[in-house]
Amino acid sequence: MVQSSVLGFPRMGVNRDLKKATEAYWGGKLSQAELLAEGKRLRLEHWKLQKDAGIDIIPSNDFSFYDHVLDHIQLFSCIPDKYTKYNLDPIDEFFAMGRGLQKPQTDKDSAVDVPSLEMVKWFDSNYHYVKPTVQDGQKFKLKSDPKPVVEFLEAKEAGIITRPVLVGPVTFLALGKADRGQKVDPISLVEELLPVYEELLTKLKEAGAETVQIDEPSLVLDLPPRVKKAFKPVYEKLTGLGDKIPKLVLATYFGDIVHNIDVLPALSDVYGIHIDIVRNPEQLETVIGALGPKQLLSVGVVDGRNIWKTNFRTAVEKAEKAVQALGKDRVIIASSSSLLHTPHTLESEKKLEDEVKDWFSFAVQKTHELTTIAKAVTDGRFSVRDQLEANSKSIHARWISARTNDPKVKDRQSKITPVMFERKSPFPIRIAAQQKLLNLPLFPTTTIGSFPQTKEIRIQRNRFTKGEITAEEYEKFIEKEIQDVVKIQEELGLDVYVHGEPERNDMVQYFGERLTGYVFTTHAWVQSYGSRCVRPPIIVGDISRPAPMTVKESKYAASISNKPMKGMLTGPITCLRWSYPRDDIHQSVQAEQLALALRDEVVDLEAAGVYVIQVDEPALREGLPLRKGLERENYLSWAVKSFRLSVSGVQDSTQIHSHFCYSEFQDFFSAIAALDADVLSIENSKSDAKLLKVFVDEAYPRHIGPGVYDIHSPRIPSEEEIKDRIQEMLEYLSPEQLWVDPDCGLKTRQWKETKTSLINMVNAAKFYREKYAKAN
Ligand code: MET
Ligand SMILES: [Zn+2]
Repeated sequence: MVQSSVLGFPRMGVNRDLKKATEAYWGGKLSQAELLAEGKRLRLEHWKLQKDAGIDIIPSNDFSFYDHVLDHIQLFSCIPDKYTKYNLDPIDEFFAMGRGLQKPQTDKDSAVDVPSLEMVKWFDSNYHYVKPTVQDGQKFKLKSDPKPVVEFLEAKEAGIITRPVLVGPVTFLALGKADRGQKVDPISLVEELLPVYEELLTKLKEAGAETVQIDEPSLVLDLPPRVKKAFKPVYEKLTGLGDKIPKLVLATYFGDIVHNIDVLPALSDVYGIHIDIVRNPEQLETVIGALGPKQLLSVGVVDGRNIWKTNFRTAVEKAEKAVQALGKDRVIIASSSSLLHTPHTLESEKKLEDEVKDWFSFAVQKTHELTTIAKAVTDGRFSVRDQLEANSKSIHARWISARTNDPKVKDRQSKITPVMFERKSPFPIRIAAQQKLLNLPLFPTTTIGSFPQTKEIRIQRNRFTKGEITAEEYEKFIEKEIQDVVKIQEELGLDVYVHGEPERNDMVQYFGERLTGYVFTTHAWVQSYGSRCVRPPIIVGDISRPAPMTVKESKYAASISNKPMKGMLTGPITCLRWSYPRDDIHQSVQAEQLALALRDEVVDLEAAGVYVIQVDEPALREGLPLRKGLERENYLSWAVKSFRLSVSGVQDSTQIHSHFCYSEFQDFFSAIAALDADVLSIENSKSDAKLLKVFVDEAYPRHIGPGVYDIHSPRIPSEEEIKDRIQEMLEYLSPEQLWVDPDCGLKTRQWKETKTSLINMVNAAKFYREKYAKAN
C-alpha cells in the first residue's frame, strides 16, 4: 500500500488562535498554564483533522510557540549566556531569544534587558527562523522532558501515532553562525552535537516512535565541502545505532538534490528519503537511481508553498513512475514541504466567488488531496474516479476562464520594445537635469515613505471598509492626514517629502486591490515570524491597471508642499513575491504585467507634477534562487528588466528612487547596479558600514542613502550617533553621493520617537552640509 504523509501542518489554527494566545501571554493577559493548554488544544485538533482525512503518516513536533529552529536551540541547550544569566522560566527564556525581553526591576525580580537572536528568512520563503548562534567551545545538552518526546506521547495518548519531525544536525549547524567575537565554524561542532541526537532518538524510540522525519533541506543548497562531508559520519553513526532508534526518513525540500547526489550512498542506511518534486520533478529519476535496494522514497507532489489545487493527473503520473520503479511499499505520497507556508482552510473563506474558490486548496484541503492521490496509486485511478473527474474539470475551468486570460494584456506584452527598458539619457545627464529642477542641498534628507499608522488611521479605514463612513468622508480624513505629515516635515526641515502612506493597508495589497488579476482572502493567514502572520493576495489572472492607483494622494500632497514630494510605489518583484503567484505561467511574465501597470502609474505621477518617484523592491533579494548559476542569472535578468520597464517612461529630470531593506549586495551587486535607479535607499544601520565597500569597489556612480538609524525599535538615536554613522559612510561614499534617511518606513513607530529621531537626523545632515560647504 502506498502511504500518505504530511511533512508539517500550519500552527496558527483556524482563527490565528496561536497568535492571539501568545500575544495575550506576552501582554500579561493569559497565564502560562492557559498558553500551554491552548498549544495542546491546537496540536490535538491538527492531529485529529489529519487523521480524519485519512493521512497515514502524521507529523508531531512541527508545532512551535514561535519557531521550530528556536525549539531546537532550546532543546540542545545552545543558549548564549546573555539569556541564561537571568534564570528565566524556560518558556520566557524561549521568547526572550525569539523577540528580546525588556523588563523593569520589581520587588521580586531584577531588571532584564536582552535583544533577540538574529532572525532570517527560511530558505527562499517569507517564513523567518531564529539563527542558531554558537560559541567557541560550545557544548550541547539535551533538555529534560524533550519537546519531541512530550508531544509524541501527547498524540499517542490521544490514540494517534505520529512521526516526530526534527531538524537534522547538519542543517541545524549549517544554518547557524558564530556569536559576535567568536571564531568557531558551526559545522565543526557536529561531533559535539551528535550524542544529543543519539540520546533524543533513543528516547523517542523508547516512547514508541517507529519512524522520525529528519529535515536536512540544506542538501538542496550549494554546500561548502566541509558541510557536505559532514553527512557521511553523522548518518553512519546514527543508523549504526540500529533498532535502538526509530527509522529515519531524511527530508529535503525547496530544491533538487541532484548536485549533491554523491551524498546519497552515505545515507544508504537511512530508511527513506523525501524529495520535493513539485519544485523539481526532473530529479525523480536520478534520485530513484541513487537509492539503496530497500530504501523508501517519499515523493512531495502536493505543493507546500502555494495555494493552487493539485493537478491530480500529473501528481498521480509522477507517483506512479516512482511506484513502477520501486513498488508500492517503497513509495510515500507526501506534501512537497511542510504545509506551514499555506493558510489553514479554504472553508473559512466566505467571500470568495465560487468560481475562483474552486481553484484553491489550503492546508486542510491538501490533506484530502494527499489521501486521494495515495488511493489512486494504491487501488487504481478508477477507485477515485469521481474525485479525478471533478479535479480535471476544475483545472480545465481555470485554464479557460476569462478571469485567467486577458488578450489585451498579452497583446501589450508582445509589443514591448527594447527602448522601453532604457531611460532617455545616462545618469550624468539625468542627475544634472534633476538637480536643476529639484535644487537639493548636499546630504539631502528624506524618509522611506510611511509615517506612523496611528490607531486613528486604522479606525477610520475600518469604518470605511465597513461602510460606516462615505468615500468622501474617508478621503477628507486622508487629506487631513497628508496635511499633517507635510506640515511636520516642513517643521523638521526635511528636503524631499513623502505623503506618509496613510491610505495603505499594506504595501502589496493596496496595489493588488487596484489591479485586475488579483483576489483577496479574509482568513488566509500564514506565519511570517513568531506570532506575526501575513495574508498574501492571490494572483489569479493577467494583470492590468484600470485606473491610476496613487496619483490622487501624491498629487494632493505635492500641491500643498513647498519642497519636492516623493511618489511611492511597490515594485513589480515585491508585488509578485509577497503574493501567491500563478503556477500556470512563468513568474517573469507576471512580473512584466505588473511592470507595465506600474509604468503607467509612474508616467501619470510625473504628469501630475510628482518629480521624485520611489519604487520599493524589498523582496528582490529573497527571490534569488537558492543556488548560484543559470537559474539565478535568469531570475536577476527578468527581475532587473521588470524594474527598468516600470520606471523608464519618464523624463531625465524625474528622479527615480528605489528602496531595499537589506544591505548584503555582495553576491548580486551587478543586478542592483543594473537597476539604474538614480537614488538607492538601503537598510544599513545595523550592518557594518564596511558593507558599503562594494559600492567603492564597483565604482558605483549614482546616489545612495544607507539607513542611518534602525526603525524596528522605539529607541531614539542621538545626533552624535548619527553623525558618527555618516562619518563612517563617508569613508566609502562621496559627499555628492550621500543621502541621509532612516532604514525603512516608519509605519510601525509612534509619533513621539519618530519626531525626535528625525530632528536628530536632520541636524546631523546639516552639520555635514555646512562642513562641506565651507570646505568648498
Ligand atoms: C518594507 S519596505 C517599506 C517601504 C514603504 N515605502 C514604507 O515606507 O513603508
Ligand atoms: Zn523597507
